[in-house]
Amino acid sequence: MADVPASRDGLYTIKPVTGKGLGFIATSKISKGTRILLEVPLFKTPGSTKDIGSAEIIVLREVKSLTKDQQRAFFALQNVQGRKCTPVLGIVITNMLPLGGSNSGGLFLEAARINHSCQPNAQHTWNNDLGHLTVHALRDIEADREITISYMSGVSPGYVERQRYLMNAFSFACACELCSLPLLARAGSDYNLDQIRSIDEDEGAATDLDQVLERPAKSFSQVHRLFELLEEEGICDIRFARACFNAFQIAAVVGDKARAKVFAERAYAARKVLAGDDNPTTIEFKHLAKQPVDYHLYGKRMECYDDSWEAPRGICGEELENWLWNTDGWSRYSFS
Ligand SMILES: C[S@@+](CC[C@H](N)C(=O)[O-])C[C@H]1O[C@@H](n2cnc3c(N)ncnc32)[C@H](O)[C@@H]1O
Repeated sequence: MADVPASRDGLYTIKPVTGKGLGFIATSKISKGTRILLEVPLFKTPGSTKDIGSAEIIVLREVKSLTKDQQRAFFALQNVQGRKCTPVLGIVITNMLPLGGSNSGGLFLEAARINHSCQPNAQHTWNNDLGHLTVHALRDIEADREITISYMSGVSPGYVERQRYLMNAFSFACACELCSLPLLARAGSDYNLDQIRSIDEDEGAATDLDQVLERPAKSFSQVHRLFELLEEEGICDIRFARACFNAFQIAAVVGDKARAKVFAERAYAARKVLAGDDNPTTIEFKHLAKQPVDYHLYGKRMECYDDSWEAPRGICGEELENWLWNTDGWSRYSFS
């Protein structure tokens, strides 16, 4: 196996957190993008949390094959499933983390101690090349602050739906910063999250490839709105990286190299923060930032619209943003 970059020892300690059991606490200031944890699974579990029940025999076999010390550590993990299932399955369901899009999960002794926040300051990602889970800081984390991940990684439901899910699946009422907003602010946030969801998830205009190919300009303006909403909500997790990639994809489809390049660079930077430079998707984005034309859908809607490789020279800040989102030029090709 390739050399695995070490996790940063001493960045956190595991200790009791009021009302949450154990949790991860930063022992010193952790800068945005820092790798906090790199961990191999104790074992992998077939299926997602939803259908793990049917995999009980496999899970039992995995637990039996562990060493005595590993079994001790496994049985010391939290189980909030009560009588809904056997203790072994209860521990797995309470603690397993997803392994990318592979519809399987992993049991990680260390990462299992990280608590949830709906506005997390860290992101967990399965790195298939390394065969390790990584946890990265999404923003600067001050010493003594709790390190949190989202148990609903990549989705944005409103308050009621979040509370219902967390209570059903993990038996706790979330009191994170987002869930503790005053009523009026919470309603505003819920409204934004609902909009984010309709653009970003559920095959919204920005993500549905058929719509992107059919109406790229409309999809592009939807992604623009998505960025505004993500910024308003302070969301910098996987949803931000995905929005950058969606914007790249649309610009690439219409053969707008200059804009595609800027968005690929942003997607790469965002992925690097949350998953590191050795993550397979980050590596792919890094390549696209150099060679946007290598994207398989590049120019699918037409021959090259814009031959320039760079954004207009010397512009930055607001001027750059104005240029980036102004697609008047696309209308020459009757894109809607
Ligand atoms: C994967 S474990 C996390 C580590 C756990 N606190 C422990 O002591 O091992 C998940 C469980 O931690 C608790 N938990 C996680 N996040 C929480 C939060 N934000 N508020 C309260 N409890 C939380 C819940 O009991 C949940 O079922």
